[in-house]
Order: sequence, then C-alpha cells, then structure tokens
Amino acid sequence: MSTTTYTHFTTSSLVFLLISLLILKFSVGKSELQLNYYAESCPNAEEIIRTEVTKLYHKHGNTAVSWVRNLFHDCIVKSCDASLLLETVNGIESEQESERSFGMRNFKYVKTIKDALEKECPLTVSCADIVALSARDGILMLGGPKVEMKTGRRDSTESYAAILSDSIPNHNDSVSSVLSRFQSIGIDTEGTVALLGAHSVGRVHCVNLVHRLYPTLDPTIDPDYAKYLKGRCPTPHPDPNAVLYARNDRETPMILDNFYYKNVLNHKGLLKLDQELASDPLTLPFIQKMAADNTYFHDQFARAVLLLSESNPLTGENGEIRKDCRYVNRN
Ligand code: HEM
Ligand SMILES: [Ca+2]
Ligand SMILES: [Ca+2]
Repeated sequence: MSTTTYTHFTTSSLVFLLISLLILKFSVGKSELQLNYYAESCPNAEEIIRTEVTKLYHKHGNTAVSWVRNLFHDCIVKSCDASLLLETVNGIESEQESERSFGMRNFKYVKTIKDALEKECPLTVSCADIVALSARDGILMLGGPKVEMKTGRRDSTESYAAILSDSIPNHNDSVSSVLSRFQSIGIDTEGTVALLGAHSVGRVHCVNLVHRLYPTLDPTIDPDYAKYLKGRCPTPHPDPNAVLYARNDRETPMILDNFYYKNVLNHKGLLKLDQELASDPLTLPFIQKMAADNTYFHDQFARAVLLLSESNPLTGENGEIRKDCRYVNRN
C-alpha cells in the first residue's frame, strides 16, 4: 500500500514537474527575442524582407541608408517597437515630426515591405521586426557586416514623441552626455563610437551644419573641407524646405566603411559631435583603432547594432502586431 502511494505520488509529481517545465519554457520562449522567431508562423518572413530590401535598394539606394537610421531612432526611443513609424492621427503625435527626426526619409517604402509580408502571413510579422531586419539587410547592402539578429519584437500601441528629445541626443551635445545616454541602454564607449560610424553613409542638411560655418568658421574644420561645406551650404539661414545638404563621407558615401574615422582624424567631421569624438580622450583611441582597421570597425559595429536592437524589447503579450505600420490596430 505504502509503495503504491509512493509510486503514485512520484509519477504524478513527475508529470506535474514536466508540465510546469513545459509551461515555463513556453512562456520564457515567448517573452524573449530569439533567432528565426517566425520559423513556424511565417517561415519565409526573413527571406521576404531580404528580397524587398534588395529590390528597393536597386531602385532607390538611399532606402538602405534610411533603414540604418531608422534602427537608431526607433530602438533608442523606449525600444525597437516601431513607435517611430506611427503617423499623426487619432491623438497620436508622430515621432517623425520631431526636430531630431529632421531629414528622415523613405518611410513610404516600409509599407512595400509590410505589404509583401501581409500577403503571405497576415498579422504575423511585427513592424518592429521589419525595422530591425531591414536595418540588418540594409547594412549588408551597404557593404557593412553581417549581424545575427533575433526576432520576436512586438509593436507599441503609442508614440513616444513626448520623451523623444530626452532619448535621442542632439548633434551639438557633448561627448560625455552622448556616452552616458548610450551607456544607459547598455552600450559601452567602444560600441557607441562604432555606431557613430553609420555616419559613413548618407547626408546632413545644411540646417544642421551652418552654425559651424557662420558667422565664424569652426577652427577644427580642415580649410579645404570648409570650402566644400560652404559651397554646399552657401547661406547662414538655409530654407528648411530646400534640400540643401552635404554628404556624410565624400570618399565612399554609400559604403558603410571606416572612412568616417579617417575623416574625423583629418578634421573632416560633419557634425560638431562627430568632430569632437576625435578630440575626447575617452573616444579618440577607438577612433584611431577603427580608422586603422575596417574589420575591427565592422566587428564592433555588428556587436553594437545587436545591443541596440535588443534593448528593452516588447515581447510576449505586450504590444501588438500592427496591420499597417503607420497606425495602431483598431479593435
Ligand atoms: C548621438 C548620436 C547621433 C546624433 C546626434 C546623430 C545625428 C544625425 C544628424 C543631425 C543627421 C543628419 C540629418 C539630416 O540633416 O538630414 C544624421 C544622419 C544620419 N544618421 Fe545619425 N546621429 C547619431 C547617431 C546615429 C546612429 C547610432 C546611427 C545608426 C546606427 C545613425 C545613422 C545615421 C544615418 C544613416 C544618417 C544619414 C541619413 C540619410 O542620409 O538619410 N546616426 N544623424
Ligand atoms: Ca521606439
Ligand atoms: Ca563610407
């Protein structure tokens, strides 16, 4: 009798233990990012994104540049939750309209990617994962490193326009305040210096530059480079609606390489912050190492992009999977 009770007890507790473990594994699995999260729910998801990013790149090369900037502007504001993609409607104030988002472009092509996904797997792949994976694929199109990105992010149901200017540094901020902002989301100095290497592609509008040129020229700017910048931005008060800009990196403007670091060492940094990274004793050693070694830059860039993309994700039952990345779902 006692043996039977004992056996019965151990069998049922074993079953109980197994079920608890399964539930635990299931819930942990659901609430964390993982590689190939859509393997069962939408097996072609990553391939569809890659195909669309590649097609868009061949039509409009600068879409790839935009996907890289989108990753930064979305993930550093709360998390990679596609809060950036929401448009102003029904009480939502779009993050895109903030002064910090000046010059952001190509949002309409996010829809091209989302539409292709919705056709194959409706309401399955989050806009947040589109932000992350399009950046991963955009980085590759621009000659940058391969990043092993996890998926399973969910979309926010609100915009964070109200905290945006506390979340995204300004181009005139000090090196130490920028470092501490990145530190607060788990990105160290080396990683922060690597991420700024994204300014090896793309452009800066004159409104973000003229204070370095007029009324007096910032003495840290190389004189020949200053001539180029003044040619691109001939007046101290550029019309914000005119598309007046200078290239981030004149050498290889569409390649994500270490020219950004070579440029700042040669006093050809575009933003005040870019240039200051080359004189601050905390960042200069990394700038020098990255300028000397593109592979090292790429390794650090890939590491830091991963940290940025995994900061504070919205997972499990939180948030939603938006149908249209521009709007929260109406229930
Ligand atoms: C403290 C950090 C940063 C500041 C203050 C900053 C600021 C800026 C500014 C002012 C522009 C020019 C916008 C314009 O006039 O059109 C710009 C462009 C850009 N930024 Fe940053 N940025 C920072 C970090 C990053 C990071 C971490 C990334 C990506 C990993 C990034 C990617 C880009 C890209 C790709 C562009 C070019 C966009 C285009 O050509 O459309 N930036 N950034
Ligand atoms: Ca966000
Ligand atoms: Ca470049």
